Amino acid sequence: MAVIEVQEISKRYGDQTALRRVSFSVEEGEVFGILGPNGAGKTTAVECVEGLRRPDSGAVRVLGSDPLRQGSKLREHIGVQLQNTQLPENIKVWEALDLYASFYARPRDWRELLERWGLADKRGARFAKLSGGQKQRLFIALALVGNPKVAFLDELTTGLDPQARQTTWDLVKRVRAEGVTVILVSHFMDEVEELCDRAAVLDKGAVVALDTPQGLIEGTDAEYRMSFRLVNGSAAEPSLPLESLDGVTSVSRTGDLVVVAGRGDFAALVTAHLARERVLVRDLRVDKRTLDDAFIALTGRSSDA
Ligand SMILES: Nc1ncnc2c1ncn2[C@@H]1O[C@H](COP(=O)(O)OP(=O)(O)OP(=O)(O)O)[C@@H](O)[C@H]1O
Repeated sequence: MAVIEVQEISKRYGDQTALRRVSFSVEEGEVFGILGPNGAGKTTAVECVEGLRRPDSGAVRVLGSDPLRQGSKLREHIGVQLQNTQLPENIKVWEALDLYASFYARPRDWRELLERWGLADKRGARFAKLSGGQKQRLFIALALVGNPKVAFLDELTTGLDPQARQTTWDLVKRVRAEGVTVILVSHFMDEVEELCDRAAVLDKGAVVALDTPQGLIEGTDAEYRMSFRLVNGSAAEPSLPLESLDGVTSVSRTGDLVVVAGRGDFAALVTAHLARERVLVRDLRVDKRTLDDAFIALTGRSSDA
């Protein structure tokens, strides 16, 4: 069942077009990523889904309701991750959870959330005294305290060290395992690969791709690289220049090291060619294609730009 349906929404701010006929739907229990470079329209799209902004045209349904007209009913089933500035510095961890729980008719037991999110010993600590990772876990706990069907998580692990990121990812996987549908806005391609079932890539206000992370990687003709070293004494140079093989875009040689870049199945063609020509190589490496490469191919920009 589609929990969120977005049909051809468009939005302009003055003469600035933020969204151009954006469509996507999110199935129950999915972790759905929204990616895109700065200014691509991610926040605007998510705010339209949350009922905080009115699209100029198009339609949004969340759990079968219109988030603008039936917002108060919907808010009972939606959890939104706050940003750093949105909690008073002096509020204690338990007070924040207790306060947010009071907004909902059927909240979760926040004591259990404290345990689960590793914040039990910080129960009486003031917000300002928490580490970055603890603050982030509190924000996610606050997004879940109302027992929502849909949770919106935004820039989940910005500023966290690798260990705190991993902890946060593990917790999000547990949230998914409970069947909560998650919308995840992210700049981090590794995070999207790790957590999302599917993701929409926005660029200049339009959806330029929508697929599983693996499908996005395979579906874009991103450039990748392979490298190998020529073994001394072997027929050092293949008779056919590698540049002329299908998909190869560049070949560079430094001493015995050869680096070949290309698209599609070029690596298989290069390997087959070397074997045919009996060129002995060692340290053969084909770089894994990543979502980062796909993102650059789709948007022309790096995801951390
Ligand atoms: N209130 C506003 N008034 C005018 N223009 C706006 C407003 N909000 C957003 N925009 C513009 O609309 C476009 C989309 O912005 P949006 O914040 O949705 O993008 P984003 O993908 O979330 O960007 P970021 O990753 O930088 O947060 C941008 O060009 C932005 O400058």
